[in-house]
Amino acid sequence: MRAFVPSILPLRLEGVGYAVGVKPLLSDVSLTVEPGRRLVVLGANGAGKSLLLRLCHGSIAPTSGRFFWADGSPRPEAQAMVFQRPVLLRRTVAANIDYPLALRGLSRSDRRAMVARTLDRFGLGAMAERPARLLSGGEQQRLALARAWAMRPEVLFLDEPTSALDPSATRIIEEMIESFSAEGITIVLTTHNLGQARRLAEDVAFLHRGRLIEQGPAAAFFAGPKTTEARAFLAGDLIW
Ligand SMILES: Nc1ncnc2c1ncn2[C@@H]1O[C@H](COP(=O)(O)OP(=O)(O)OP(=O)(O)O)[C@@H](O)[C@H]1O
Repeated sequence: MRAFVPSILPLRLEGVGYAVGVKPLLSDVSLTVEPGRRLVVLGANGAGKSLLLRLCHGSIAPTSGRFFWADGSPRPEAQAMVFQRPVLLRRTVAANIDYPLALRGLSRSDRRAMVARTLDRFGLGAMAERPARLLSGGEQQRLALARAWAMRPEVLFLDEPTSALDPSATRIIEEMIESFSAEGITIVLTTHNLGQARRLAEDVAFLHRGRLIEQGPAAAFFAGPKTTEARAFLAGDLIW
C-alpha cells in the first residue's frame, strides 16, 4: 500500500530551536534525516536529545526554525515514537497492538490480521491475553516496539529505548531495531550507551548544550571526532 503514497523522508530541519520562556533549550539545529539510515543522537544528560526527538515526532512544536517532511505534510502518519518507559494501556498485549490500528481506522478484520502477524513476528503470541502492564520491563519494551512496527512507520523515533533494561533485554531490543532497519525502516535513536551507539549508528548527531555541534557518518565520528566536546564525550570525560 505504501508504494502508492509519497515517501515522507527525507525530513529536513532548518534552524530549529525550542525555548521555554526566554530560555533556549535547543538552538539552531539543522539536520537531515535520510531514508533507510540509522541515525543516533548522542550527547550528555540534558543536551537536548529527547527534545529533538519530540520535535521531530511532532509531539512538541518548535519555537523557531522549520521542519520539512518530503511529502509536504506538517505531521505525517507514517512515523512513530517509542519512549524509554513504554506507555502501555491497561489492556491486554493484543489490545495494545489493536488500539492504535483502530484509531487509524483499520477494519476489524485487517486489525485482527495485523495483530496476529505482529504477535507472531515478535514472539509475543503466548502473552497475547496477558495484561500489558504486568509484563517485565523488557517485555513491555518489546511490545512497545512491536506496536510501533504494526503501524507500518517509515521512520521510528526511539528515545533511550534500552536505558532501563538489563543486557539480555537490551540485546533483544537491539535485534528488533536491526530487523526494522533491514526492512527499510529509518531509525532515529537517542542513547547514553556508547557501546550501543557504536553497534547501531550509521550516522551520528552530537548535541552539546542544546546545539548540534557535529553530525555525519558514524565511522568518521568515532574514528576522529572534530570537537573537543565530542572527543571528551567519547573518552568518557564529564562534560557540561
Ligand atoms: N518543558 C520544559 N521546561 C523547561 N525545561 C525543560 C523542558 N523540557 C526539557 N527541559 C530541559 O531541557 C534540557 C534538555 O532536556 P532533554 O530531556 O532533551 O535532555 P536529554 O539530552 O534527553 O537528557 P537525558 O539524557 O538526561 O535524557 C534539560 O536541561 C531539561 O531539563
